Amino acid sequence: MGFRKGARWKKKGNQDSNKPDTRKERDSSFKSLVLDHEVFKKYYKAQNLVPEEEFEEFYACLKTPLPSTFRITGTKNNALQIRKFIEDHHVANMQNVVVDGVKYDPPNPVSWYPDQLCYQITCPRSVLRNSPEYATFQKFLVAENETGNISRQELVSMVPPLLMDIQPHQRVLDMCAAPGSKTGQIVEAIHANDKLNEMPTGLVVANDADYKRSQLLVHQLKRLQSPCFMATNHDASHFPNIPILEDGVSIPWQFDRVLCDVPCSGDGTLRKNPKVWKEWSQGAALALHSVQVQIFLRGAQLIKMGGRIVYSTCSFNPVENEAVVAEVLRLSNGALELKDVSNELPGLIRRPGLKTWKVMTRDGQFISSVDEIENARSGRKFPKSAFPPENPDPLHLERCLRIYPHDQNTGGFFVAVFEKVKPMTVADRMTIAKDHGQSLSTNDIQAAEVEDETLVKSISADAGSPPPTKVVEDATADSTKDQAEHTPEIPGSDGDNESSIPNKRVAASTESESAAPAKKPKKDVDSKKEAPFAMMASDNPDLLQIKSFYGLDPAFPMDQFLLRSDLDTRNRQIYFVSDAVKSVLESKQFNRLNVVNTGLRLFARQGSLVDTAECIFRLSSEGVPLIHQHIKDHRSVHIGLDDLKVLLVKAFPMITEFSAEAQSKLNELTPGGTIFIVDVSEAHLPADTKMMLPVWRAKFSCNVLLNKHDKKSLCQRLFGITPEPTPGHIKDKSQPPTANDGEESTSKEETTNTNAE
Ligand SMILES: C[S@@+](CC[C@H](N)C(=O)[O-])C[C@H]1O[C@@H](n2cnc3c(N)ncnc32)[C@H](O)[C@@H]1O
Repeated sequence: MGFRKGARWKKKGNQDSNKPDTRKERDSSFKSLVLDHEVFKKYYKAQNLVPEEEFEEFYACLKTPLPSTFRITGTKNNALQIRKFIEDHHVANMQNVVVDGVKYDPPNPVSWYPDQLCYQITCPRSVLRNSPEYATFQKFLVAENETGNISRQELVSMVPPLLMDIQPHQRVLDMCAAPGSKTGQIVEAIHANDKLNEMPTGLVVANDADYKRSQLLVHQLKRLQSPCFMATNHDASHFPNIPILEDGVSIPWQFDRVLCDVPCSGDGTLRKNPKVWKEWSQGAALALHSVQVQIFLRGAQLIKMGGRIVYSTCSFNPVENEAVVAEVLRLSNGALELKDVSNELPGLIRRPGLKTWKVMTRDGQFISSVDEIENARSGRKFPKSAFPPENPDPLHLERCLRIYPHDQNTGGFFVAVFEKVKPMTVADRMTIAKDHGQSLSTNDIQAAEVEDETLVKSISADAGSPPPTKVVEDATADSTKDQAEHTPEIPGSDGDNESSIPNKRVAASTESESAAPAKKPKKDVDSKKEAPFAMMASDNPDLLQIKSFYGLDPAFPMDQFLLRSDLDTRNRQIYFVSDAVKSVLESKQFNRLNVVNTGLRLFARQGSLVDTAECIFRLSSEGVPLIHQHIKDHRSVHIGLDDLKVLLVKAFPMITEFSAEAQSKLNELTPGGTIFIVDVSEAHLPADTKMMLPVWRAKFSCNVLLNKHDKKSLCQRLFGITPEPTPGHIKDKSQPPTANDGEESTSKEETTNTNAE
């Protein structure tokens, strides 16, 4: 396991008007808000979500704050070690936590989470502050979140990816992915069985219609350092067909797994976002229903035969849940089958999906079909498919999963799992033909696209033209009106890491029952292409220089390197992609895809003052975990904590300041990029944890190639010391000439110390 840059545990500033910033604010939100809603209560009582006598228990639970949860990330082996460390060093010490005379439980592993790699913390915030045992644990969590070993996520939000049954190296599409908590799980599942020296294969396309949120997604996913990851920016209901070459045949791309975690009204998050109490209305679900159908239907088109597609919301509302499921099952004409997953995730308490429900008008009347609406004009504004099907039995809606807060002290969620059992699109038929050695013509491919588009477009036709959706802009995020128009957004982005999420939401359209369909998305969203993504020729002179200097394994796939910046070689950063990502980048119609980000940065050209180095490319911190397995040991230096302290605390430590062993190894090395492998077992980190850091070995000194923030945080965490500042005259000269190709500012902050000698 490598050292990984982490998302911040603590959110900086409240950038989301819908989410309390910290738990403290959330606690005070609970105190200051009225946690009650007459219409909500009437609405859900009538839906028979739970037996009548149980409703008060369900309702009362919604008024209580949500416990926090975290999951252990990374490969299974690594994750199991961290779990053991938590049990031995923390849980063991927290058996008798008593604050103000009350005894509190230690963090509990969640029984249904595979390998119990997820914990729930039920004690209140005051205990976290006032118990030394919990305070120590909290510190550990903050540190491990930063290194990416754990991830804070709402418990129920972890369910959909677990039910996707993702196998390593598959192709997966996450249609509405930002801010990326579920994408994180998907990427981890793709890499679950990664072995040393094995090249990661597979593809995870994480899409979001909101450009700013897709940037956030990229930021969150960076810590997972996957060459299989690609972020795109499209309206998911019109996600493009991209022809990919497979076994010499060009076929529209299809995925082994698809997740449709659609925008929703979000009342399942009431315990986390108490403001939803104030803003809830029966119109919100109706306003989103058609978009949800469109997104899910497009996902169904893009799933392979035999593939699994999961539909989920963080809403209790049948209009956004079973109604959407029933409509897509109808439109798929038997191609999709709702799966019985009652044997999966044993221990997770779930209730069956509803077979019937009621739709509520603006004035609080319940209606069971469009025919009951007297006023023909308003009748047009209810999507027909929001009403229960006349004959629900063959659909098996009971196979949907409803997760209720009072069952296991969680948030609320809805999940439904499907398999494509019959061909649905021309793409499906093409794949079948290809597998039987036949091929289809270009005309067939075009026909496939027209067919797909027509079906998706037809969805909102019977719902009439939508009313303007009221969008409440986030007070602090500078999301633009423009974007709001394109994105029918979401009160409930569930379970997110406590990250800064620029958010806006469709307020329950109090305008009405008129709040029928959500605003019809434009064919595509405004988005930017980040950079010209260009694969490098395997005999590119820069690559040959790298290969020889670092002693790259002869089997290393030299044809999977990517350039994302312009062709100014001084700024050149070199990325690596999986074979599956490469096949997308090489598609003849790649330009139809709005790619926000892809590729794992492995190398970056050092500043211009490195005449003495044989290879002017340094290693990047995110690329080290992958590349270290494939380079010769002669560019690695093994050090202990004392040497690490020198490396982190000093601005540009001289080689003579390191231990005798480290000096001896460093003296064998020519100037250039190298990896320091640190044994951190003494630092109370999980045993066998190896921290790998990229270092520039200059003529007389060394410099760790971490950005300022990561260096400071690591130094403080391990040694409780703030690193010496880089002297101004060195900092200025040592900056690589603008090495920023659209990424975060990390590369700008990575200093070289070639002139520190
Ligand atoms: C419930 S959130 C997704 C949460 C995410 N899956 C996670 O686990 O972190 C819904 C997301 O859908 C996006 N969205 C809304 N309308 C969309 C559309 N038409 N196409 C694609 N994404 C859309 C929103 O920007 C939002 O990020």
